[in-house]
Amino acid sequence: MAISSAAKMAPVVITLVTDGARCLLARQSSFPKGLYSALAGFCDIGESVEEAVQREVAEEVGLEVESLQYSASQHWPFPNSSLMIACHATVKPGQTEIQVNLRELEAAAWFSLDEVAAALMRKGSFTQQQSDALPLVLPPKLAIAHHMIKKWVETQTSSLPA
Ligand SMILES: NC(=O)C1=CN([C@@H]2O[C@H](COP(=O)(O)OP(=O)(O)OC[C@H]3O[C@@H](n4cnc5c(N)ncnc54)[C@H](O)[C@@H]3O)[C@@H](O)[C@H]2O)C=CC1
Repeated sequence: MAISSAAKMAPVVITLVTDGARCLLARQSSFPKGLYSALAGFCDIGESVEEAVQREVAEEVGLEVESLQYSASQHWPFPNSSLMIACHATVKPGQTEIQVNLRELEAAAWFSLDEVAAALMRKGSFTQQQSDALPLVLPPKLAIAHHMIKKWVETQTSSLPA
């Protein structure tokens, strides 16, 4: 029997921004304590992926994307079906001042390779983050954001001088 469905997936761009040395991560107030992720946002009707990335990065943190590269995609069922379209983006090294859009985000910040690599190595779950000085917590492996951050760390590490 053929299965038909009128259900649709909504395209969402998720962007890991780097200035060459650091990556930009952000959190919403609804996230578990300490959790920071890549910038995500629904595509508007009529937009290309490139336009959606540029608009979302500008809207959420006030930065201008210099270049971007598609990386991977993922079906994301929470809370409704989204097609997550992952891109890595760069901003110009001299233009890195973040202006957080507090209507969309609670915080956004640049993180060093060391900080992000250490967070990836930590096995802790969200419930273990009880101390006052919250360590950076990254999205779990089931989220494409985790793999984008891991890929960035691997790329940065492999380009370090020996
Ligand atoms: N798999 C992953 O690694 C990650 C997935 N996400 C997902 O990306 C999606 C977008 O993230 P945010 O913008 O931060 O979400 P959000 O939940 O903050 O949504 C932003 C706004 O878009 C509205 N909205 C909901 N469904 C929509 C649709 N189909 N089309 C247009 N607007 C819609 C919401 O009402 C809200 O006002 C969420 O579903 C989130 O779960 C976000 C980060 C990481």
